[in-house]
Amino acid sequence: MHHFSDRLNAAIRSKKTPALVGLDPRFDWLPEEIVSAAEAKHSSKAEIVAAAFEEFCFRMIDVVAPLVPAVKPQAAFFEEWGPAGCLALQRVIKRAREAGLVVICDAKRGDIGSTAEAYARAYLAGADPESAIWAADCLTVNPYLGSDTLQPFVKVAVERGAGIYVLVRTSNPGAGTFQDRKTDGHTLYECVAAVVNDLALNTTGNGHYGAIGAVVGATYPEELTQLRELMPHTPLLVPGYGSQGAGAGDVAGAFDAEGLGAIINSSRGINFAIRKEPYFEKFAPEEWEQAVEAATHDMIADLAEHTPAGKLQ
Ligand SMILES: O=c1ccn([C@@H]2O[C@H](COP(=O)(O)O)[C@@H](O)[C@H]2O)c(=O)[nH]1
Repeated sequence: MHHFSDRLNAAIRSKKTPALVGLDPRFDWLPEEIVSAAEAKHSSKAEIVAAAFEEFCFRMIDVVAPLVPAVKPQAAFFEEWGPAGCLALQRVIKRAREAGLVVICDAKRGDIGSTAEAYARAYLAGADPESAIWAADCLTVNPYLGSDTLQPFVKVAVERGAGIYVLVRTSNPGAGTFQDRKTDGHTLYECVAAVVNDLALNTTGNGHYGAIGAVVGATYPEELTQLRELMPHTPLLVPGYGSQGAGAGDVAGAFDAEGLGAIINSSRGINFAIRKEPYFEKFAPEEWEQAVEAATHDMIADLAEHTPAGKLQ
């Protein structure tokens, strides 16, 4: 099974949840034992941070791999630390795939067509992990340069059994600044959604969903429900649950009647569960992995109880 959405949906069905764990390591919040071990082995700050990120993400992967279908490493946190960080990102992606997880690299790439193809070849490995340096199953893509610049990503994704998620309606407070601008009665995000759904329709595999997906924020539940209807063949990646304030009720409209069609991301809320209640009270700092496990179970249960994803259980 090489098609991206077919693989993702098989993973969602097998884990019985659309919960997606973001891997967003932040040095100041890492467990003390991981930081000291990295400091004992390396001398430069970049190497210390990269080693600590790698260890932290490996251990996150060990905890969440039996529970969720996919992880989403955030490239920015790794890139900040230069070559050492980029190497750590590569190793984290590899480790997650080896653990059987679908890996979505959140790097929000986009450029003129010929350059976009280089980005696509760098990140999209899809079914063959040897075919790209950062060998992810899927990449987030910025459509601002126009629909022609999505084509190289689509081409490489289809060739390699990979996928992309195009930014359509983002979760940040200022998302509407450009995305809500209207031309001929349609908002910019609706125009992008129409292009993305055409691409999805043209790249369906054995199932209903295409290899081309959309990022739609949980923090705008009305738009999320609207976009599920406007983009029936488009798998959705939904950030904003947890730390950005959205709850399960806000993402209920992202799903189809079978409980498929969307994956719901939480990054800080899972990675650093130990820093907040109720996990801070329940677990000692060194039991951070137990806090991660408990927070992941709680998210899965919350989505099962309050959204159509409960049908997967
Ligand atoms: O619209 C968007 C697009 C991407 N993101 C990314 O998702 C995670 C969210 O992290 P939390 O800690 O769960 O808030 C992060 O990597 C963002 O860059 C998004 O939030 N919104």
